Amino acid sequence: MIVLDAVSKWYPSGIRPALSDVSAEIGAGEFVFLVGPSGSGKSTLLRLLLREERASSGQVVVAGQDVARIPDRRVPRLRRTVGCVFQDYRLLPNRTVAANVAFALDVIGRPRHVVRSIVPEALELVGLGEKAQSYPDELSGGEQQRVAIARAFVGRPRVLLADEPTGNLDPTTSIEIMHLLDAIHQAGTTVLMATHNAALVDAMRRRVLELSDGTLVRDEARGGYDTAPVPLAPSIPTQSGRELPWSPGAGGPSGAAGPAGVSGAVGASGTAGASGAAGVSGASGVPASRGAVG
Ligand SMILES: Nc1ncnc2c1ncn2[C@@H]1O[C@H](COP(=O)(O)OP(=O)(O)OP(=O)(O)O)[C@@H](O)[C@H]1O
Repeated sequence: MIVLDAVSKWYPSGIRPALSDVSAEIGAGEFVFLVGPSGSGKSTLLRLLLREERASSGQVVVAGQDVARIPDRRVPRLRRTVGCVFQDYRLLPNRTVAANVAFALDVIGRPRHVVRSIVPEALELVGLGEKAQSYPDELSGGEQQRVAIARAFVGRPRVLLADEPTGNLDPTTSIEIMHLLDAIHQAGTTVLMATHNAALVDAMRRRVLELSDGTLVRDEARGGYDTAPVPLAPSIPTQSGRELPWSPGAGGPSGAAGPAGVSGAVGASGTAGASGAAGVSGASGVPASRGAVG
């Protein structure tokens, strides 16, 4: 679904590349975390996938399209394939929740009657059916992020990119957002999530790509946030240094964890042990704290 082939990116004012010779493939239906210190190149990589920036060298392919070769007039079509959620929500402040979600469909030319029927469905999906006529400043940060997720997902993109989606949220709300993204993944969407949230990455145990100074330094199938660096050469066995408290492969196409034993990893949020309450129970490995989905 996503192919990065020897991708480098220099910003005009940069003294070093923001990305340097990055190669990775992400298959359809995978859930992948993108981690690394501030400035390591995570947002740059996501911007290349959205064609907000172009690679200086190398090739970026999304859903079979060489992103650099897409003519400008067809970039909106790429953005139909790739939904995006940001740390700062990026909602339109003077439009209602429903209008914010509808806007995403309007710009891709969906007919009014379709918009009228699927916007309420999208808001129900994120647990905000009753807030359809509220304005963003009447919502909590977590609710605003739910709206942003509904907006990103309402057009049913094949890929969802999330750039630090829990960065402004408390631990409990972060877990709720994680459940939502996991539910979207379980529905078949490829998800790539850049994050600094170590507790979520450690609890989920999904594939982890780690950048450092623009270089890909780790690609680990069921990694933690800062698992000991794993050499990228496939002949060298993974040494995660941690035991998995459940059977690998249980609970999802990318080897998602079952809830048992994982809850402790995010127990600091105070929601450990509540697994199973939401419609995505057992899928994410993160304790469910509110029945937002299903
Ligand atoms: N528009 C830009 N112009 C010039 N340099 C930029 C630009 N955007 C990012 N950079 C530089 O590119 C490098 C990678 O930045 P990027 O925002 O991709 O990192 P990041 O890993 O997403 O960081 P954070 O976790 O803080 O969001 C940094 O050195 C940054 O200063």
